[in-house]
Amino acid sequence: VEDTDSPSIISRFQEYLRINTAHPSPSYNEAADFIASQAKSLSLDFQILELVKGKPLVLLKWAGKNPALPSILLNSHTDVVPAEHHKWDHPPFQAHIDPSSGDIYARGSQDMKCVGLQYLEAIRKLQASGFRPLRTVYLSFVPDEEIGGNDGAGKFANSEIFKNMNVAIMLDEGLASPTENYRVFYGERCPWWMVIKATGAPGHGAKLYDNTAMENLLKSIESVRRFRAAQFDMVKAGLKAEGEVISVNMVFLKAGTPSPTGFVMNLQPSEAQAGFDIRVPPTVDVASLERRIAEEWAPPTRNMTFEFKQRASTYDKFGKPILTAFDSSNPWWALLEDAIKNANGKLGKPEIFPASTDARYFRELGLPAIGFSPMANTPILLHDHNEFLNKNEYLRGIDIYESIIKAYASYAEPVKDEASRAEL
Ligand SMILES: CSCC[C@H](NC=O)C(=O)O
Ligand SMILES: [Zn+2]
Ligand SMILES: [Zn+2]
Repeated sequence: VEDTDSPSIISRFQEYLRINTAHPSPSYNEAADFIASQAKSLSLDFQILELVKGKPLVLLKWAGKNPALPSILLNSHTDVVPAEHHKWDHPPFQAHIDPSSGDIYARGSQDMKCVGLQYLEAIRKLQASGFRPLRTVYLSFVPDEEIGGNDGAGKFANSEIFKNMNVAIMLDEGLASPTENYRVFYGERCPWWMVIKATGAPGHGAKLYDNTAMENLLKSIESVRRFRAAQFDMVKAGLKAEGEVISVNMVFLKAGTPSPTGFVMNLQPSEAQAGFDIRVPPTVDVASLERRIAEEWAPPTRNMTFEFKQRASTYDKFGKPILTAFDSSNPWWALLEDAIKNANGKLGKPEIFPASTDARYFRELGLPAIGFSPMANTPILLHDHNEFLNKNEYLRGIDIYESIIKAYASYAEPVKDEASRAEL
C-alpha cells in the first residue's frame, strides 16, 4: 500500500533534510542510501554510480510502456552549501517545523532537496492512482553541484550510461518566487571565475613612484567597478532582468608581505591579485567582453595577467547560444505550462537563471533543459541563513510535479530531432 498521507510525506522530507550533505565533507553515502531506500519503496530500478570515487550518483528508472521513445530525466543535486549554524534560528540539519506557520527550516529545503523528493512523492501518487508511464522516466540524484558539478552532472552527462538513456528533456532546479507565480528558466548565465594579477616595482613604503603592483591592480578594479555599476544600473532602471546583464563581483584580494603581526607596512609589494565572479548571459557578445578583459581589466601594458579558474562556454557544441527554446519548436515547454495550469499553478515569464546549475551540462549537448522549482509565495533563501520552505507549499509542489510527470511520461508524439539526436 502506498503511503501518500501528508504526515508521512513531510517526515520523509525531514529525513532527507537531516542528512548533512554540506560541503566540504558531504555525507554522500548516507544520502545515496536514503534515496535507494525510497527507490525500493517505489519498486523503481536504481543504481548507485560512482563515476568519481566517493561521489555516488543515484540513478532511478521508472520504465515506460514504450522504451523506444526517448526518456524524461528529472535531476536534482544531493549536496548543499555550508551553513553558519549559530546564525540560524533553528539548527540547519534539524528540519524543525514551526508549529504555527508550518515553515520547515533546513539547509537544502529550497536548494534543492525539496525538488528531489517531490519528484519521488509525485511518482508515489501517480503509482497509487494506477498510472503507468509511456516514456521511461529517470531520476538522477547527483553530487557536487555546489562546487561546479564536474564530478557530478558533468561526468554523468558525458557518460556512455547517459547516452544510452536516450533522454529527450531534462528538468532541473529553479528559484523560489515571493509572488504567487512560479518561476521557470530556459537558460542560465555562465560562470567565469577570473583572477587578475598585477606585478610592479617593489619599493619603500614612503616613496611615490609609477608602476607599483598595487596601483596597477587598483586601476583595474576601478575599471571593473565602472562596468559593474553600468550593468547594475540597467537592472535598477528596469531595462534588463538580473539574468540578462553581465554581473561581476570582486570576491578576493590578495597582496602584501606577511609579517608575524600582520603585514609589513613600509614595503610596497611586487605582486597583487584580485578574484572576480563574473556571470555571462548566453546571448552576450563574448568577444567584446574578452577584449575588455584583455585591454582594460588586465592589460599587459600595465604588467597584468589574467587566468580563469572556471570559464563555461556560452555556446553549445553546435556553436549556438546555450538556451532552451520555449516556442512551438519545443513541445516540452507547452506541456510544462499546461501541466502547471492544470494543477492550478501560475507561471511567470521564462527567465535566464542568474547563477549556474547542472542544467548547463545537458544544454551543452543540445538537449532541452528547464529550470523549475515549484515554490511560490516563498522568499528566496537559497544559500542564506534560515532557509525554509512551507509545508503546504512543499505539498503543492508535489501536485504540480504529478501533473508535469504525467503529461511528460504520456507524451506520445515523436519530438523533432529525436531520431537524429539518438545518433549524437
Ligand atoms: C561554477 S558552477 C557553480 C554553481 C553554483 N550553483 C549554485 O549556486 C553557482 O555558483 O552558481
Ligand atoms: Zn541548487
Ligand atoms: Zn545552490
